[in-house]
Amino acid sequence: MREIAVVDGLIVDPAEAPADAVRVDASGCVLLPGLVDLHTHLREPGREDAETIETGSRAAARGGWTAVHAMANTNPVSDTAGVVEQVWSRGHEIGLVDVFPVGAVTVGLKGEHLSEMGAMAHSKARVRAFSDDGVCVYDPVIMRRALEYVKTFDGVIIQHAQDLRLTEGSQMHEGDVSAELGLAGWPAVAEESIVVRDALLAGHVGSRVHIQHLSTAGAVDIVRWAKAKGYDVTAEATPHHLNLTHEEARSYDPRFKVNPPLRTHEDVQALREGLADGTIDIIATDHAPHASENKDCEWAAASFGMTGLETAVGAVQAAMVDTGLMTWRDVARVMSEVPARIGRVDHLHGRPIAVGEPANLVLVDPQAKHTVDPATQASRSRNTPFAGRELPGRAVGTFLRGVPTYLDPRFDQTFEGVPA
Ligand SMILES: NC(=O)N[C@@H](CC(=O)O)C(=O)O
Ligand SMILES: [Zn+2]
Ligand SMILES: [Zn+2]
Repeated sequence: MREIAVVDGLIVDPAEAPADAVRVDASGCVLLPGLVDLHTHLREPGREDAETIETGSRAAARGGWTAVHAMANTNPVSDTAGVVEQVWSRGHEIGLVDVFPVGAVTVGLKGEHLSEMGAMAHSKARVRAFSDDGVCVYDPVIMRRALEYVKTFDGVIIQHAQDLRLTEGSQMHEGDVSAELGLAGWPAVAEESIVVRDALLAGHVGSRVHIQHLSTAGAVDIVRWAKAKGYDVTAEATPHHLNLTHEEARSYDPRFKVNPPLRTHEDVQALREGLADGTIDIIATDHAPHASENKDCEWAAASFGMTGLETAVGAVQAAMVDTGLMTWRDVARVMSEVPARIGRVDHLHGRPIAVGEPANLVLVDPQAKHTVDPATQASRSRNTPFAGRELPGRAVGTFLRGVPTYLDPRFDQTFEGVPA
């Protein structure tokens, strides 16, 4: 039981709270620093039918996030200062979550020419994280040059590790289930070979690389080895890869089609262990909304990707907290503090809950067991893999610089008449 007070967006000593302060009784809840997603797809500009910066911001606030890094695979691609500034400004205008645009590594995500990373870094969007996510930066010379370039302004290259040749036409994890279902396989080695190459390149250049959506036991081993070597490699796991396996593909339901694919039970175990022992640094959602026309179709024709912002807390609780592998304190580290540090937004987010710090906070109710219903979500897309499943808890109140951006109806009385 603990009390904190917030005045003008900052955490203050409760003794200094004004007498008429709004009081929130959050008994039974856990207070965490506002969550920071290093991997979100907001789809604006270009696919506003799937998500917009506004609907994605609302989904983020509902999920407990106060900051998201918006991936560059939009149309136009976020590969210039102009586009990243537009995304940043729109996020700021909506004001529900801080939107930090990720810049593309290569022009148009084509993998051929480096984008103007310096111009994006020095724009008002202050970009530090660069990724061609959706596709792998495949050419090792381009990757090397990108690592050298971002070093000059303390940036990070975020890699979608997928060997393009080994995964041509791939539909799901290559294993016994793909063989049975007759779907083309995406082998673990296609991920692992790129992870090891980029760890070596980061070590060689002395720069930072971050590996997205780690999905195989072998990739966890490689990251563990790279860290022991002293290479500046960080990695993320998604809530879906921590909970689901390739067995889901038996339903032929495209909601389970994702890149990289859901893998085996052993891989899920290795990801959980890797996260618990610090090999995997953070959890990132890879929230990938898709319009129904791209998901309500046969498996082979469907797009890769699943939504995640609104289910992350419950899914992480199920995989990591309720299993005894992590405490809520650890969750604050992997979902807020470290992602903020990797994205170099740790002067604003992922701060300690202490006097003088910005009040970016989330209340989590670990007893708020609920069945996931996509129809009640804020995201414009419905492609959650957890639909119809029970999750043990969720975010019930999110505060961005002291302002509530999402509040569970249980707090309606509390905040009555208070402008949000
Ligand atoms: N994860 C996915 O399956 N899809 C992502 C791209 C990506 O993260 O690689 C998307 O943009 O839809
Ligand atoms: Zn990706
Ligand atoms: Zn992604």
